[in-house]
Amino acid sequence: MEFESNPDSNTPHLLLLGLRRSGKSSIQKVVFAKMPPNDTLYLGTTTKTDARPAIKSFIDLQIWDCPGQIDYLEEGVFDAQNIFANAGAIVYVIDAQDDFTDSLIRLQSTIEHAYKINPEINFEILIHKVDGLSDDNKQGTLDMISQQVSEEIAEMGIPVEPSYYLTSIYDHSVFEAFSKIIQKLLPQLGTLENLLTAFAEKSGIEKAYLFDTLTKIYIATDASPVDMQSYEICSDMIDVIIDFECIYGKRPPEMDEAPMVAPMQYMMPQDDDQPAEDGLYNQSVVESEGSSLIRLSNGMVLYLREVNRLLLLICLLRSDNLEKRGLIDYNFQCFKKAIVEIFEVTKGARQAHRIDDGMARIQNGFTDSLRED
Ligand SMILES: Nc1nc2c(ncn2[C@@H]2O[C@H](COP(=O)(O)OP(=O)(O)OP(=O)(O)O)[C@@H](O)[C@H]2O)c(=O)[nH]1
Repeated sequence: MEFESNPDSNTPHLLLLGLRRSGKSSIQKVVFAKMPPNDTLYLGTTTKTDARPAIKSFIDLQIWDCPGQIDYLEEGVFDAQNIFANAGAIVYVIDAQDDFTDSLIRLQSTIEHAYKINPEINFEILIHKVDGLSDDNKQGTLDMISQQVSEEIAEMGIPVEPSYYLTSIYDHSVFEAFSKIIQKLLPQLGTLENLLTAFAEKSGIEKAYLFDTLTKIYIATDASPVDMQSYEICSDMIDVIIDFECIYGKRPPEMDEAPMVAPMQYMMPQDDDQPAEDGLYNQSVVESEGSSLIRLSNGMVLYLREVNRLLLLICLLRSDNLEKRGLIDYNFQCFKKAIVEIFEVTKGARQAHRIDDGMARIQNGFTDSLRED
């Protein structure tokens, strides 16, 4: 198999598979290379597998975009043994706007083949391009596909349980799907979730997301339920901050201690009758140590803290709870320390019990009150 870029088949990877024009390259480019969705209209057919890093920060993972025109199950075309053996997941893309009969046949043989080589592999099925479907039709298509795939798997007699996602490159759905897909491959996920839950509980935070800055994929969140709206608004905040940095540039290091007040603000409309623009006014504060605050008109606040240049913590909290800012910042420092420890320990020793021991210690360090002195 020929590669366009520099793959390392020993590195864990995600395989993007599916028929021609199903949207594989578009997904790879929009999620991992920041391509505007409309530009994917001009993408040509992929002829060589394109392997690029998913997230450069700390997850050693590559996304391999495989050409839809080749039969990768045919002997001699694709080094299936090697490629499936090291793949963490197969992300199979089905074009929901097209007849998917052939795609499901290909999916069935892919599952059978890949499972024989690597029973640990995750099967993630993207029912893609759903922007062209009505809400009823979306659910109907998902039910139809999942039922058919389950029946085929039952006939094969293998214990595979694929996950299904309704996706489109024109909204947040594809980012949310990849967040969940990548989280399943993170050995540190449980530890990160516990840490975020403890941090949020002690600091009076409603919802906390740990984002990869480059891709807007969230690596982990606290235990409270994820609703699409909170995810979307937190992820939009990253765009606001990046746009802001692009317009005003980064501050010189000597300015690090000085808070910078930017002529920019973002507000949610108060009620449905009011046009969104009426609710917009400017007041966003970018502060020292990479932090930022946006007040929403519904009494909530978005609070962003930079863990490092590649990881962001974004919290949604009631504005009253912002009074405990010192407490939040103290707990954030504990959180930041823990993150460094998690990834250093995993990189080095790769021993889960060492992470858990360390995390228990750090979680005990979070506080829900600060002494006056
Ligand atoms: N409406 C809609 N169109 C999409 C979406 N994703 C991709 N497309 C379009 O689908 C077409 C094919 O996309 P590609 O990404 O080239 O498909 P591919 O699977 O990589 O195709 P091959 O390289 O031939 O295997 C392009 O015109 C994209 O703009 C989506 O979410 N919604």
